[in-house]
Amino acid sequence: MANIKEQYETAKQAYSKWGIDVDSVLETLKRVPISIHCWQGDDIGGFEVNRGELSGGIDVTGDYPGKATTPEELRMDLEKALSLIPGKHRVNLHAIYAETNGEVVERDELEPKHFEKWVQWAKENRLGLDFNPTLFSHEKAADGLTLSHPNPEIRKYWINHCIQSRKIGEYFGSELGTPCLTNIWIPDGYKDIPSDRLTPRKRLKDSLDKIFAVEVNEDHNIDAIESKLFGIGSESYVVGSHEFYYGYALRNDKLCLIDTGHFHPTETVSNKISSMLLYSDQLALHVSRPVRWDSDHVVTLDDELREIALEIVRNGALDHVKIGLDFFDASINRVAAWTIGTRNMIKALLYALLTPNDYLMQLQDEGNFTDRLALIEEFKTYPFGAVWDYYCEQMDVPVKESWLEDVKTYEKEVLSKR
Ligand SMILES: C[C@H](O)[C@H](O)[C@@H](O)C(=O)CO
Ligand SMILES: [Mn+2]
Repeated sequence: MANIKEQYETAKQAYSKWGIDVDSVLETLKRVPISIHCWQGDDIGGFEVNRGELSGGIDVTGDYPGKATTPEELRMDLEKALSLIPGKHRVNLHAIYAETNGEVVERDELEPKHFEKWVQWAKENRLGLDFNPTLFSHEKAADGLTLSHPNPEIRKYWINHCIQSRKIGEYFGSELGTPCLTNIWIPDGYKDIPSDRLTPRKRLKDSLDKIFAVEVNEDHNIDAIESKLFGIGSESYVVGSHEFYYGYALRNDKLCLIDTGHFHPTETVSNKISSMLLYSDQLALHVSRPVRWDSDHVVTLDDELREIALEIVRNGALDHVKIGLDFFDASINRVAAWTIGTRNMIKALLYALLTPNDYLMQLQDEGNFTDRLALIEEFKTYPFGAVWDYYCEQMDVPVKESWLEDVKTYEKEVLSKR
């Protein structure tokens, strides 16, 4: 489309006045993988033979028709979404997405072979895979406690599940030639005021020590731990708090995974990235959109998303922050949800790359806060959209909202027939 190219050329000139080389910005953007969570496609159901109800203090609301009910459907839906998203990305799996040929396989007995089809599919689609043990939606997590459980047998079960998960991560990494991020999130906590905060944390620390004592090849598997402030049913106390995991990660050389929905409503993750990167070389994100609580709404291009992207870009941290997504909305078309949220994450990174960050930093050091504010605001209406459209065209994905037609056709021809 000539128009898109013309508008791109005009935009390039506007940005080049500020020393921004838009062509090289797009080269940089192409190389940033986003880890797309598979669980948006089936409302975190998974494919276990003895599937449990969703638990762990998280909730998916809505009953939009057409959710994936088999691994084949989920992969097909992911392929559709990926065809609408510019760039080469990763897919993030949970243990409940194992394929066990109709057999009940306990989570502590899961093995790489149960994920062979996912690996085959990832190879065919040139995707990296990330992984998560699933410590919820299970009878052994029915009271909301897992790795910090007072019962050593229950702790042992979940410890073994996490060890097996790291081996599955190692398998993903070695097969696909790109390390797998294996992230542990547990729901453990209490609804009401605890009478002892320390003992469950001691038990969690001990469980993590046992999990990480088993060696896996770090070239293939990278361990992360995800904190949380509260969940449904754990409003008063969560064992794996931010302080707990931050301390553990620093001392044990693990990655902290920061979920944007896991903090107080006015507490921003964008303000944590620079501090955390002073002390760790790498950190990981679950980008989500909390609306009043950890509601996991689809990510929009809001101020906080742009600020997160700015923090990553202006601090030269694109290779230090592993960007993953974590939202689940069952009230809209699920393929559209993936597409909207992932395109927004990429748009935010593009926006940040098209910002004269060095100059704005210089203005701050000079105490020139007038120019700083004026330029930050003016750049919001620079022709960023023209660059985005050109990028989509170059990457062979639909430009502007035209992807919505693809999703509607897919809904009519595929999803509505489920
Ligand atoms: C399904 C995910 O693992 C889960 O959402 C977790 O990452 C989380 O954020 C829990 O609130
Ligand atoms: Mn998360």
